[in-house]
Amino acid sequence: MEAKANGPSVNAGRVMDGPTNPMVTPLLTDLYQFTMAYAYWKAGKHNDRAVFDLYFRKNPFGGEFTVFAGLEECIKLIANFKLTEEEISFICETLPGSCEEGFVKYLRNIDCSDVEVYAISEGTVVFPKVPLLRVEGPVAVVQLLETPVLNLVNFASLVATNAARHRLVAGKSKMLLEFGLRRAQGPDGAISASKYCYVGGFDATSYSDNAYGSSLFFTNVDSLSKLMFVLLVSVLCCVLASNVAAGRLFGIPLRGTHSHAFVSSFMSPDEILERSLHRSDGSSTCEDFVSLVQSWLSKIQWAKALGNTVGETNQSELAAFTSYALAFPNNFLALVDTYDVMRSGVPNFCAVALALNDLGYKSVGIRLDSGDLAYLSGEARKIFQIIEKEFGLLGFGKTSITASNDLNEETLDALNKQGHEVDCYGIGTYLVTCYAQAALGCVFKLVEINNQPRIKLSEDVSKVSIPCKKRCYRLYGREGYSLVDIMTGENEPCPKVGERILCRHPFNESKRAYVVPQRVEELLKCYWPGKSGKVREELPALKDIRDHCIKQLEQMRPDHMRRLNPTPYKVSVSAKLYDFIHFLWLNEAPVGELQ
Ligand SMILES: Nc1ncnc2c1ncn2[C@@H]1O[C@H](COP(=O)(O)OP(=O)(O)OP(=O)(O)O)[C@@H](O)[C@H]1O
Ligand SMILES: O=P(O)(O)OC[C@H]1O[C@H](OP(=O)(O)OP(=O)(O)O)[C@H](O)[C@@H]1O
Ligand SMILES: O=C(O)c1cccnc1
Ligand SMILES: [Mg+2]
Repeated sequence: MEAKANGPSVNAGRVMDGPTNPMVTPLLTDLYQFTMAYAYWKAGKHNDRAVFDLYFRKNPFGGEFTVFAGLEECIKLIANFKLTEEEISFICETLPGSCEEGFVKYLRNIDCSDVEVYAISEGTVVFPKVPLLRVEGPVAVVQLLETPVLNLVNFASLVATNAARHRLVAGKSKMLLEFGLRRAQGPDGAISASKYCYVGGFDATSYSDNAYGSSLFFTNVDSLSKLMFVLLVSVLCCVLASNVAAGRLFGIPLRGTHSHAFVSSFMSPDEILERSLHRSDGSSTCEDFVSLVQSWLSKIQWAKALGNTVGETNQSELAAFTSYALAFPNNFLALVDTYDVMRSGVPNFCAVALALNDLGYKSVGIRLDSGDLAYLSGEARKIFQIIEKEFGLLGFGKTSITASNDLNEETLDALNKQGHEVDCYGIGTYLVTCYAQAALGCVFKLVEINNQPRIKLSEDVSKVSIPCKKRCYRLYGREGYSLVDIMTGENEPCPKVGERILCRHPFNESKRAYVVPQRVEELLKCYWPGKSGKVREELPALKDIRDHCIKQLEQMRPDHMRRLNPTPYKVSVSAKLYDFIHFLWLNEAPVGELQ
């Protein structure tokens, strides 16, 4: 492997870009990694062969599953891991005491060409204690990787899990928009949140496509089947965010509406100077779209079916909606809660939508950003259905309703319980800041050095590390669900389909079960082969990671995924590994003496 400082590295004839964030360099580590590297070097230990496991101890958000994310960025860091002369000078100035020239030479030559990384595929549903990454290599180098890889995995996995949890509550058919850029923890927090919410099953990061396609108001059979197709596609592909930079960087589909400022910036329809609008088929031009909207508003106000409930609406809001429709006749969506949702926003939206329909355009829908979202969405839906009937607009009853405003898992759950008519949720603060839990808590622990297994003991059993270079498998049962994850020693035989294997809780003697797997999946794959000559797994495209994640979530047994008191998923070790852990434990723990 040839790696260049601050440039793309070449591995197996392929160039690999560096991490997305240029701040991710070998210096993005804790000082103690460099002081340890120096001390390892002084002790002549720097090239000892070490194996570290990266894992977490507890699933986040009170749940029983986690989505693993951040692997691609880790591999990009590792592929490009090389210190520049400036960085080396800075380290030497920073280290306490003097820095010997030999260490400077050593730093100049380090890279990850002798590091091997085995990892679970990004987007996989994972569980406590099972290594997500196993990093093997010269101890000093791998030690330097500890902090950046933890940084790259912790938030990525936390926010992907948060997104997956929101998706599970919202249901498959809803469109989920990530609106968090303004509230995220800085630019990297925002970009990472957009990327990993997409992985966890979020749709766009703002709107450019109409959820109901462009044939909504046609009535012939051909158009109906087209409508069915578009509806199907919109359900299956409702994948979206509002963060433009994330859209550009990762190809995440972007969607968006407009803000209250846009609505309140208008004073009256007289402000609209350019009033003409071509028909959607270009066949003719309506010279005064503003008047067309006004005439539709009058018809709505006089409509008996609406029980003459629509009085005077806010004209500045109507001006804003009309202007937005003139700018985006194919993507008209209105924020309807600036003045009064039912007395003004919804009737104004309908007037503009009916005028657009006259010219062959189909409107997208409305956004509600305050008030009782269950009640208001239901009331708005009734109006859309009445308008569909009254004015013969096939499909108008299904006009999309987006809801936003401090949404989180609990509010989505409450809306489901009450019944609502929301098609799409825009979620920001609670999603991207992971408000319900600040960090995942992945750790990076030494499990073997120079082929000698190592263990970290703790008063708290859950914090005792599982020693040895391990292999990890997921065992599937008869119903197709995964039953248990099992870790074995590196050289133990792999569990076999149809063959009974004893799975033991790593620390609780009485917890054990026989499993006859119907399918065995090896979890750790080689993503960075170092000098081993092994074949490197390709890094999949983000869309493939997302698809993998969604499939994984769908395949989980529902009781592991429920919000209230979910069943813990079993994570186990082989009988041989169990015995070895406890042998090593007894060996390393000093025997106390009572006085
Ligand atoms: N039907 C509902 N059930 C449960 N929670 C809801 C429902 N409708 C809205 N919410 C939530 O209730 C909260 C209402 O927020 P808040 O009290 O700030 O009022 P608001 O609607 O934003 O009004 P305003 O804009 O006038 O301040 C939001 O978090 C929103 O997501
Ligand atoms: O509520 P969140 O989940 O964070 O989603 C994003 C919010 O950001 C926007 O408004 P903003 O909060 O900036 O202003 P507002 O509260 O006055 O609408 C938008 O209208 C949402 O309400
Ligand atoms: O597009 C939107 O409606 C949007 C985007 C970000 C935050 N709030 C709303
Ligand atoms: Mg707000």
